[in-house]
Amino acid sequence: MASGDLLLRVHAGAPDLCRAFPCRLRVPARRRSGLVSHLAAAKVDVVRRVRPGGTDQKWRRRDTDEGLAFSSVATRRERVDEEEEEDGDEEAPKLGAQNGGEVGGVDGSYLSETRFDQCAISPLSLKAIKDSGYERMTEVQEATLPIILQGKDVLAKAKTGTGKTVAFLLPAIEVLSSLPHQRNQLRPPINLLVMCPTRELANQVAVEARKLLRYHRSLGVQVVIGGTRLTQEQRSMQANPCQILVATPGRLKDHLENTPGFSSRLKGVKVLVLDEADRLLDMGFRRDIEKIIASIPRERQTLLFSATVPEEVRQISHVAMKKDYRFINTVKEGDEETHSQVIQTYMVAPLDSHFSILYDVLKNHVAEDADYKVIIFCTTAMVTKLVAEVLSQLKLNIREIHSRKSQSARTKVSDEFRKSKGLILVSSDVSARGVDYPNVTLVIQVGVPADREQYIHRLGRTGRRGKEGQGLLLLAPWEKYFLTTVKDLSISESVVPSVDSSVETEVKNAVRKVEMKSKECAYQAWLGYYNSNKTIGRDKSRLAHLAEEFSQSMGLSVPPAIPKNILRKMGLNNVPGLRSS
Ligand SMILES: Nc1ncnc2c1ncn2[C@@H]1O[C@H](COP(=O)(O)OP(=O)(O)OP(=O)(O)O)[C@@H](O)[C@H]1O
Repeated sequence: MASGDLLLRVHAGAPDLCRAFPCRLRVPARRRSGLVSHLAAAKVDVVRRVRPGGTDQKWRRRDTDEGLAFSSVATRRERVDEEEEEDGDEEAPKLGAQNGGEVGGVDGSYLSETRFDQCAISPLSLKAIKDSGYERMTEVQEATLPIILQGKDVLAKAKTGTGKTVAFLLPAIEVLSSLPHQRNQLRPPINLLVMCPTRELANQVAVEARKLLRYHRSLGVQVVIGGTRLTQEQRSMQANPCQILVATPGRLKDHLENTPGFSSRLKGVKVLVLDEADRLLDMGFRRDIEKIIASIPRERQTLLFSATVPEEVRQISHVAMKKDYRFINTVKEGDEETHSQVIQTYMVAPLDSHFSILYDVLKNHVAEDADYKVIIFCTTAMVTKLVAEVLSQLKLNIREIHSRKSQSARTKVSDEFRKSKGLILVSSDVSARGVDYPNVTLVIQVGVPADREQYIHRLGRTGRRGKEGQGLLLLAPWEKYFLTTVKDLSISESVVPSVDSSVETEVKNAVRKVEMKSKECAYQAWLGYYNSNKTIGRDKSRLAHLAEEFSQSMGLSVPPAIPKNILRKMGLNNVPGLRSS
């Protein structure tokens, strides 16, 4: 690149300049003066300037009274070095004079100015924090630590990937370390109970807890999650007594009902944490959570954490917390709930082109970024399996994770994905919340997410710890209604790529090779998912028609038959267009 040239990433529009999905565009220095009109004419929506040295700037198209303009929406930490000066910083104001929306804390990163060693934390915890490589606190850690240490109940909202796990674990461990403990006590009371909605997240929280407990020799942590043998967990809890328990709700309830002495150990709970609180308090988990809460002491401290806290959750938070709880929201007024350094786009295309589009987007991404690490979210476990099988046939480096996989397979894939690059993880919502896979470059959501919150959490698997990322939401035309629920987020339309016929044939062949059983299961699961969707499931004959579209996208000319009892359970018996067996 010659001195003074600009390297831009262009998003959306601009079919004559680039493919529809983000690409790089070099603008020679001599053409920079006409850049705004050039980009505006090309229907470009988002431009990101890629600068040597790792810093970048992003501008978004705006319609103003004076016509079109591009204004800065995010500036990462300025690191002026020789290369950048040479690159011509003075050009930036031409694209947008404002320098709004910093990525996070005071210096534009996700960290605050406060160091852990400036806080009232025990030397043992401080040492462990240092070992973990943490020096400064993240914003949510800085905001919540003193209040939790005062003994208050806290409901905290902070963006994805900003260190909420340490924010609740560290002060909770501090509370515990001040209690009298007997080393090697056979069945110590459980003092800290952390509830998580998924097994992967529970394991991850336990790993973080073990790091922080490194020098607290008298404290131990255990995990109880579904998918493993109850007796095995019972033995493990006996062999390794613990004061900290991380659990998924269903399995904890199992232990309450079936493990001798367990309920009395729970009477020792001093601190209860609901991680991903809004999910744990929604209807799917609510009963189990209420039962669990009823079996631990009222006199306790409760901490609720999530990246999303809808109004309903605030209203029902009394289920778990004292009336005088503190709500700490680190998402600033007027700021979005998603990260500005993550570029979000959506595409709307007929269902029968989704596999081709996916393949095209993935191929481009893999070619553009040698260190690619992608998560594709699908609507259900069986649809996840189908998509993984199709993409594997296309020789992409695919891994698959969902609730129908054995726990050992889930753990293996999750560990592998955490450590590697050059991998595509096709996942159901088991990976949507909390899981911290470093350096995910792209998150694709195929089909409408369960709700706005789920969209935000899935997207949050990229752009963690202030890193950059991309998100793509791929919808069918009749799923477009969902966009109104995320219209306050910076998500812009991306032009659907025109896939050439040889690629289409390649994709069709791949789809053909997938076993009929996988297609039948995916069809049934797809129908169940959209049937329970309030918007799409309302009109049953339209739903049957859409399901037929889905079966055609799998290369089937006749939709698979569904067992009568299942159709009845779904309330879909005798719906024209659905076949029963
Ligand atoms: N003070 C810190 N300094 C540096 N890194 C940190 C700090 N605190 C946490 N981290 C790291 O930041 C990453 C994200 O943390 P974490 O998974 O707790 O995010 P989260 O806010 O809970 O995200 P989500 O909303 O997706 O659950 C982890 O890799 C964690 O180790």
